Amino acid sequence: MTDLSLSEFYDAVEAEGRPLLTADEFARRLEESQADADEALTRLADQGLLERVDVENDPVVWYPTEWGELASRERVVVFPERREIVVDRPTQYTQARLSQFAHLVDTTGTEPGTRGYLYRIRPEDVWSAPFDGVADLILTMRGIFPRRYEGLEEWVESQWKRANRFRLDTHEDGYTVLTAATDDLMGNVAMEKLDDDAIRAPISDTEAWVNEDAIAGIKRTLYEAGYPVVDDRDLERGDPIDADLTTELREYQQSWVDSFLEKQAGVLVGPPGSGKTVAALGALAEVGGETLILVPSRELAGQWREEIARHTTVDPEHVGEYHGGQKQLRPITIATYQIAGMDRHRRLFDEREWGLIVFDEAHHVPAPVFRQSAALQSKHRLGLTATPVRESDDETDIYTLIGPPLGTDWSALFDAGFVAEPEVELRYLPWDDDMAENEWASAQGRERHVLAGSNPRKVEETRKLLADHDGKALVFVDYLDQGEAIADELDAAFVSGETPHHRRERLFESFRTGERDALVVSRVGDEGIDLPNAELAVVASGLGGSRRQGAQRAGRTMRPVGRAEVVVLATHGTREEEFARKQMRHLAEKGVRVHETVVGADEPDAGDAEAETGNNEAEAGDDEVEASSDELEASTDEAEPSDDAASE
Ligand SMILES: Nc1ncnc2c1ncn2[C@@H]1O[C@H](COP(=O)(O)OP(=O)(O)OP(=O)(O)O)[C@@H](O)[C@H]1O
Repeated sequence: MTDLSLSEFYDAVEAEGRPLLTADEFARRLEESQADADEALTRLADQGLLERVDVENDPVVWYPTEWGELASRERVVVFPERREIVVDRPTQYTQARLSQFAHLVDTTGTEPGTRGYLYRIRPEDVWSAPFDGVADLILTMRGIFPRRYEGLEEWVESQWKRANRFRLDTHEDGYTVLTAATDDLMGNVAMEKLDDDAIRAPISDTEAWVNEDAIAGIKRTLYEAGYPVVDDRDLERGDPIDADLTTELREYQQSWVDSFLEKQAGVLVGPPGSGKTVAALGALAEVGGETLILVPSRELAGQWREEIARHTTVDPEHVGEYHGGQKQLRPITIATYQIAGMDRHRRLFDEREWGLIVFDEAHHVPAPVFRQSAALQSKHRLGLTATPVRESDDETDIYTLIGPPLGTDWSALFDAGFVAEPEVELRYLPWDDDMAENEWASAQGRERHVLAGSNPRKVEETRKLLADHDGKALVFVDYLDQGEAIADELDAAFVSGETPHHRRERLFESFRTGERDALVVSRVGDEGIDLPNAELAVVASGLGGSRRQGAQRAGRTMRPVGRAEVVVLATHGTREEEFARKQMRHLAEKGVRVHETVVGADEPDAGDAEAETGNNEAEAGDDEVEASSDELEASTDEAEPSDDAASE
């Protein structure tokens, strides 16, 4: 008998409509001999993929009558030796809990509801798991897994211990001490691996006086050696400021603030719109010291100023913005990453004794700023992000230099309904006509991606999507010509990097107030603006952006309002199609349901939900040049002058 696959077993089970099969029933289903069936089932059982139940002594087998309901429920399969978990049809809640101690590796299948999610547990996933103790982490695992896996639990405990083998704290005489759990760790790990200038002098077999200015390096070196450091030092609070929060925090926001104050540094991971900014203002009021807030764009700086005015008693005179537009260094200063990364603006970090540094959209912190902020290890550091995975997957930087993730009470978030589970549909479109397809086929590299991204069929598809959808809609594009063509078709405004600030603000405001119900935006709409209550987002092109942009774009519509829907358009059979799938896999980690539709050339209009769905693997032999995301990122023909650089 050929090697039997697990999915063939599932198929037979589902065909029988019962969760339990005898070898005989199985053999009949596969039209094989019972002996072969028996042998194949035993092989699967040896791999830990199947369990066998001996019913010799009691030939009656009982199973739930509503087996179908059971089958449509999520199914968790654990492969303990590989520390992998496969989940079919996971709920958003399961995914959010899994992402606290495992990371999403892949998703399989395309049909709605048949999607398998493969998670894997790495040491660093355990180290940064936001739990107060390993017992809580183990309990969460048991709450998700079908049964206990002692070996896996032991491994998790051993990794958890490593995360608590080194500690930094402040000696009563004010200097910083590194403490190891054993003299062996101090001798063979710390003394061996740390730079000479990091250790000032040993204090005992397990303690050493360390160089306060080398803390970032100490943390990173020990992290890379497999021992993340617990940082319990007394951090500076900066010159006092008079700030109280005037908005009552929600319970999960309060627990974020409490966890931050206890850890003194950390990253707040929460879905867009869940209230991270307001929670950060709660932390600001509690730390009560001068605060530097770093944001990705000038628009967000303006919005932070508004939120500070709306939710705190801070005197507006004490709030300043520092970027291309204005240079105000005040007790609370909001600066862009762009300017913070520039050497000539180092005074931003040096001139004031900041008590708290907030990194908004922490997955976005550019390397130069990380370098500058590495020296700020003596300050309270708070990162905010909805997508903790940086494009280059070096989330270790976020957690090493800012701090570990702060526990998110996902059940409270979902119960409170602050997260609208967005539906993301990937719609693969045919070419508008043979000419467009031939032009693409004969193009190479960058030109090829631009042609796939700006397939003329997308203009019509976007029009149909908006026609079939009431509520506000945002259309994201990467290409100026395409943006203009879609804006003309929709009779809507197009906002690009070339739109003057005041006009941009006015258009966004008219969208917020509902005066406009559609806007076409280029890159500027990605992270620059908080566009609340868009119920539909159409990503017509721009999958070339990095993975985080995919998440941000979908996040744009994950506002705490009704159903949020994202439709991503990609040209069928091109690299753009595969790229779309990769981008959305990342979103799956945040509990976003993704489904795919291939729109045939003569397919009924976009609103027809029955549109054929099929296996959408990119055409075999698709000789697309492998485009890295950066290359695709560079592929936009819109040279978006960065605001600060332009006005510097
Ligand atoms: N405790 C609260 N009480 C009342 N309103 C709140 C509270 N927390 C947040 N909000 C409101 O909810 C909206 C979203 O909050 P906030 O901007 O803090 O979310 P966010 O997670 O920072 O969003 P994003 O990820 O897009 O930055 C804002 O309008 C804010 O004023």
